Amino acid sequence: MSDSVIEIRNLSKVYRDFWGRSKVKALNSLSLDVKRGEIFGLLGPNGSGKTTTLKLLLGLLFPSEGQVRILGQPAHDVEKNERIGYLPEESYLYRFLNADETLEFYGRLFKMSKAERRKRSDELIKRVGLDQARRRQLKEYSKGMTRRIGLAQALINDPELVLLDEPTSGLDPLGTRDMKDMILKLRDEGKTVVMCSHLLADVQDVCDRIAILFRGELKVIGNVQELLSSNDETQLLTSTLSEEAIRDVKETLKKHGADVKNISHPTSTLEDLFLRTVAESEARPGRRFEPGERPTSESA
Ligand SMILES: Nc1ncnc2c1ncn2[C@@H]1O[C@H](COP(=O)(O)OP(=O)(O)OP(=O)(O)O)[C@@H](O)[C@H]1O
Repeated sequence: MSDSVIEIRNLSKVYRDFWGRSKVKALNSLSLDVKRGEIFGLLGPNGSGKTTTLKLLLGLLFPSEGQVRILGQPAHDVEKNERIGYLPEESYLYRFLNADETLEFYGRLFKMSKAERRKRSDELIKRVGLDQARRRQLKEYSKGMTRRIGLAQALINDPELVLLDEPTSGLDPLGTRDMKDMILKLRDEGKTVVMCSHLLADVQDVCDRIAILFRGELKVIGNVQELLSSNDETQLLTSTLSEEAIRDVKETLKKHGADVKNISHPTSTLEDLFLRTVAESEARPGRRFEPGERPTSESA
């Protein structure tokens, strides 16, 4: 079995107007592979061709040039879509159905048996955290809840490959953390995930490899850690050091010819602080923090 779930070769897409005249070259000779079991991030500014790429993968658009193979089949072979899950940027869900009815509807589209539909819907509704809201119509859902039911819908057929267009857009930090955990869990289950996003911190947190597109062309591709690590610098992290210890360390480093650029306390992220504050507030409802005080990881 090939190691690549997606093989894109010299793919170009030109959108044409009503008269067949070329309007926009959305993709220009794109070549890349996505390997089985990885989380792959497709990045790029607005209009760089990310959604076009996803649509070409699903066979919803025809390429102007080039080839796409996905799960070993040509992209235009619609049968392969039974093994793919897709979360579009805007969920096209029926506003008057509730969560159970929505998944029932999509389960039927995939010709799942009644028992299978029930079991899978129940599992997915719990997994995406909508158990309490499963009987409410989707028109009453918040943005975050809509994204969650969108993900459940994308997973109804237990797909091998999951395509996610902006999975964390519109989510608050807690919802974002849950969504990222759900994406990581998909990888643990052996699924391959391709996601497009503008939220670079989210991409950095979950993706193994990324590609950056610019005006339809591939500019950068590689392993996230490798792309971000700077090999001409070394970072040491220790428990707190005394002034004297810092002086000694500096002396030692100088002896080895090192240019000490920065010695400071590491900072965490705003996401960490936000999540710890919410966890602490839930655990101890009356607790208030003084100006400048913050919840420690132990208290959260
Ligand atoms: N149906 C269409 N007809 C004509 N041009 C289109 C069509 N769909 C997309 N385009 C154009 O193709 C280019 C790539 O669009 P695409 O939606 O793939 O970009 P994107 O990277 O997903 O953007 P965003 O980040 O805004 O979602 C843009 O210039 C866009 O205007």
